Amino acid sequence: MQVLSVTPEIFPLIKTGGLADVTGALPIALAGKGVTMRTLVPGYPQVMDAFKKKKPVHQYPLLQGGKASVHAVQIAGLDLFVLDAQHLFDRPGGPYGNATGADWPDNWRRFAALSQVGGDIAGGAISGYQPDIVHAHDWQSAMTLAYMRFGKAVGTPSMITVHNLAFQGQFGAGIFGELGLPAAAMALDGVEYYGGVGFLKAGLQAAWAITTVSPTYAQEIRSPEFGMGLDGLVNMRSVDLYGIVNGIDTEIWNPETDKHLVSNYTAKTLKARHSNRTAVEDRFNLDRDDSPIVCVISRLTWQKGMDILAAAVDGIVARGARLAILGSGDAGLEGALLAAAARHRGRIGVVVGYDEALSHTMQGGCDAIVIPSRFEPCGLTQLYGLRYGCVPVVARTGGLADTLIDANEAAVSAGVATGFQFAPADAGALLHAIRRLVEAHANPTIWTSMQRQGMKADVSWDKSAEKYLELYRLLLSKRAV
Ligand SMILES: Nc1ncnc2c1ncn2[C@@H]1O[C@H](COP(=O)(O)OP(=O)(O)O[C@H]2O[C@H](CO)[C@@H](O)[C@H](O)[C@H]2O)[C@@H](O)[C@H]1O
Repeated sequence: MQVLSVTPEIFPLIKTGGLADVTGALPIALAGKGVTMRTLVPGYPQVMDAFKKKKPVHQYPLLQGGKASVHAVQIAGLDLFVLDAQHLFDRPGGPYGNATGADWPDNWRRFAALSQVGGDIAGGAISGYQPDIVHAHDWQSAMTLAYMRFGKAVGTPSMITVHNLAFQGQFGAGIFGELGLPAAAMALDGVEYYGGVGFLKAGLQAAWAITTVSPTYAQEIRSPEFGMGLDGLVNMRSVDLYGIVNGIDTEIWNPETDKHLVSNYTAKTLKARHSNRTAVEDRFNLDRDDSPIVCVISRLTWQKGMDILAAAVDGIVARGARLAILGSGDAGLEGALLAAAARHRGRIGVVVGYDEALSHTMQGGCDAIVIPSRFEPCGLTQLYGLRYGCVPVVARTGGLADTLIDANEAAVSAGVATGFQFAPADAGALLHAIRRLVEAHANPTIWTSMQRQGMKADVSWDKSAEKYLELYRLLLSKRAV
């Protein structure tokens, strides 16, 4: 089975968040199941620099304002189609904005171009390649499905995975004329959204199947509270809506072999975590003692509940835990957390920035990871935490509700608990969970059992990849009808 994946990010080439982890891991997980997944990705500088032989398999004299070409290459074990369009993607900064983080004003053009090329490939533009299924991710590639539907690939099954419904790609009606879609597409059941153009909306409308990254989030987005204005459409499409929880790459995230750890370990040699813990204490200027170190590895945003954390920091310290925070994002939240670190020297340490290597060391050395998200489609850091014996403390929402077993009395006595859940997502509930954590941590039998239980949990892609495969098969059977 040939599947074309279309994505704005893919690990290890270009990553701003969990989407890249998923699009990078899924092709590898599916390869063993008879699926060949090729991924169309923009030719950002990081991607273009990763391959030498530049021999295009398809060319555009004019694509959204300039010349473009598509290259078929293999990088880091991934089969890629790279869209080389210098006028759109050859820019410094991140994939969506400049070095200061401001969005590029022509993002609609950049991702319409990516999607148009996705639609063209689905329609047979590259000789010798015909995908059986097209799988798009988030608003940046969602329009692929509209280009398919209003173009040549209307009969090819398509799927969109929503990693975060909050990001929708909404633009003014004025851009429609430049998208190269027929006038009929500017309709309620097409790309039109509240009088403008909605990229994610268009994808949700056109997709043969919609998936999101956990069963709980798939239910939540049907409600106004989590639906972000799209709950009506999501409900309309609920027959075709599926929740498939993310896995993680268990080779990259393996405490036994992880090169970013000072000391490797297994569930049987948990004491070896100690030197990683010392490395975290040094890096975050924390006191050396036996109290639990709770870490945060996150974008610093409202979604991730970082304001809830900021409101709870004094209480966390008062309850006897230390905090190691790695993150970047909202300047106000960065400031609040840095101020907390200044107030509580030795008890709270903050590193502002994005540091993949340090995130591994933290999972391998901290006692717990806290994730107070207001909504969380799946969440990956709790899965890394489980695998590393870094016990997750999470708000009970989305994938955070689906992926761990709360340490209530029954679960603890049955020896199945893997973490702490709290609700609602506010400072009071978070502090109550921290108190439970500190108590559990003081009891080595309970704590070690929770760590080991988490490390036993199946967080690999295997089961989830199987579910994607089932869904691909279902879509193919619909095509045959
Ligand atoms: N400062 C920092 N330094 C180093 N690494 C950092 C970091 N900040 C974050 N990361 C890393 O970035 C990734 C974040 O993934 P998440 O799943 O937590 O959230 P994200 O909101 O990006 O993804 C969206 O898509 C994913 C994938 O579907 C869903 O799991 C999620 O719920 C949804 O919001 C993790 O690999 C984490 O370790």
